[in-house]
Amino acid sequence: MAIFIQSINAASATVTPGERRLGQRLNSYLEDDYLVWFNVPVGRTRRYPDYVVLHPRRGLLVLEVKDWKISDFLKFSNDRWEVQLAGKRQTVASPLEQARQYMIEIVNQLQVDPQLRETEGNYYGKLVFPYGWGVVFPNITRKQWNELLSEHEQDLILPARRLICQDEMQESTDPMIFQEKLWGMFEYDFKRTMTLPQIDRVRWHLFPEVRIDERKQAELFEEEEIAPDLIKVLDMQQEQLARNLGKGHRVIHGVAGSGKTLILGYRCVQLADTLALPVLVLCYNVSLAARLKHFIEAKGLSEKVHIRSFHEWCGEMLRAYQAPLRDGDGEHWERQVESVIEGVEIGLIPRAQYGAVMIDEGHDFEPQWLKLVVQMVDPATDSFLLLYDDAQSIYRKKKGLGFSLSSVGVKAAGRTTILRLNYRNSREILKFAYDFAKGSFGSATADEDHIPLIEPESAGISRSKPAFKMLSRFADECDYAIRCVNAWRERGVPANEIAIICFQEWQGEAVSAQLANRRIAHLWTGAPGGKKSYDPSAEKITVITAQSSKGLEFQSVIVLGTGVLNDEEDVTSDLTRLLYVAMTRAKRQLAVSASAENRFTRRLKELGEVKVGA
Ligand SMILES: Nc1ncnc2c1ncn2[C@@H]1O[C@H](COP(=O)(O)OP(=O)(O)OP(=O)(O)O)[C@@H](O)[C@H]1O
Repeated sequence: MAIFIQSINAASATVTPGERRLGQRLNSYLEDDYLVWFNVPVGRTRRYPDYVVLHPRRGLLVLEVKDWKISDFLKFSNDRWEVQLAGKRQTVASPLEQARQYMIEIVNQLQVDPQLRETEGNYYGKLVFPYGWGVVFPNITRKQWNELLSEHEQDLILPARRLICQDEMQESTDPMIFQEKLWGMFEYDFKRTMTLPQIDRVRWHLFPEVRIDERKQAELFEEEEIAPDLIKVLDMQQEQLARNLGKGHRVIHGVAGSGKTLILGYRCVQLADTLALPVLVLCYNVSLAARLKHFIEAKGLSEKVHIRSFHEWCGEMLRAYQAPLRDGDGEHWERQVESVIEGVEIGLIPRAQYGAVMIDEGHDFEPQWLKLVVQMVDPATDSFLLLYDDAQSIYRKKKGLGFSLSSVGVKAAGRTTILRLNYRNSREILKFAYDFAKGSFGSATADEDHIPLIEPESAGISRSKPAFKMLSRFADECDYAIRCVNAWRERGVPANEIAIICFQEWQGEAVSAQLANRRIAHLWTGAPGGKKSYDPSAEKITVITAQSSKGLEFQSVIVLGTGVLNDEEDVTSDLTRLLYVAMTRAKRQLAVSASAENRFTRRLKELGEVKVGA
């Protein structure tokens, strides 16, 4: 079964019956190494071929589908045809010419890339894989077409080998015959197979939206003329998720660093373009909300996409609708949440305010919060996306979500995707963090609402092993952190790519004071307003608590103060997960330190590269 990058159902508003029928055949008659895009803008000029098919051995094919009937044709010339459409005589571009033009554009763009063109021999400068184009008439039989035009006329207007007719794409058609029809549309057969990097490069050129810029995700959608030697693109599963923007609820359960936030960013951009009502993105963590806000601001989408921490949004709802704050002994933020829930129940705060609602780091949400925000989606779109990773749930006592998604109104059944590949961390960092924490992950029951905790698979490159350093006092840990920072800076790591992660406020204050003494520019997010002012591009070292570091990432990270963590039985599992979160923020270098011993440091010592001396 071919891999459809964009589900035809997701595009149901625009898809014609003939396009749908062809989609069904491509889906079932092609093997699973075929990739198929339907009605996706291609290349620099962003034109929309009906289908683009890519196969590692066969090459690249563009198909143009026309739902015309035989009686619709009036007159032909090479590139302009006269047809009767909706009762009107119209001159249209020949569909074959249309498909050919798309392909010429694609080839011109791909040939610029030295890694996609021949470097020697007769085909010097040409693409390293074959390509073709053709037309599909799902409502015209071959017999009808042959009766309309002689063989000679067909050769001039639309050669037989470039056309698939109704009777050649039936459910009963032999799949091999259907495939042969497609292969007949190619110019050449190269008897070679495209490599995975070549396929990724083709996707990089054709679909700029799948590009990932490691330095600056905000530039994700910018066009570039010259492809760098090493490119990064969304993987197929991520691209499928990102493109399927259809109605309904979706749940993405992804391991740390599997691109959940990346997909969310992509969806925001797409949805902002298509929805009349604003998009709401919620997360628990204020610093993550600040990171996402920068991304959305850089896209100029702040009006259409509202990024808020959950509690910030609750406060906003109460103010906007002048709903009263509940009295009581609870914390202010707890009473705010209860007041919003009550306000919605009594109709003071309207439901369905947003065209889409997306929740990042959903594992930190209480069931009643989810129940509340699900109601905020416009039923006409019903577009709700929940992203979560149980392994990172640090605010709740229970392992796993601890409640069923259906009980809070999230329709997850059959709509949950699991992302297992971790792209963020080096292999060594991921192994270190996972080996440290796996005993605490436990397992949830697997059913349509509960997905068992999953072991991440590494897609990262190999780097040095994380270091563990035991020191005698916390002040020495601060000195060690500053030595790491200086060493990383000397090796060219930008200040905004370095974080010092601690667990308690006093630790953050202490290390922040040391950095200030040495005039090292930094942001201590625990200072008043610090979390909100987090800017991933500001040239400052980030000092942050592990709790606030969720959803963020840095090239080099030092985790301080692990020795003071409470290691009593009932909190061990929560704190292990917290340490897992802190350690998986590091992309390339990770150092962990302690100045007192506990069960965590004993384990870290076993796993890490132990550094001795001051
Ligand atoms: N297909 C990919 N190829 C290369 N890099 C990728 C790919 N997908 C994601 N990444 C990179 O992996 C890193 C992690 O992505 P992201 O922050 O979206 O993950 P996440 O699932 O939200 O993580 P967490 O839950 O741990 O915060 C980012 O630097 C992102 O650019």
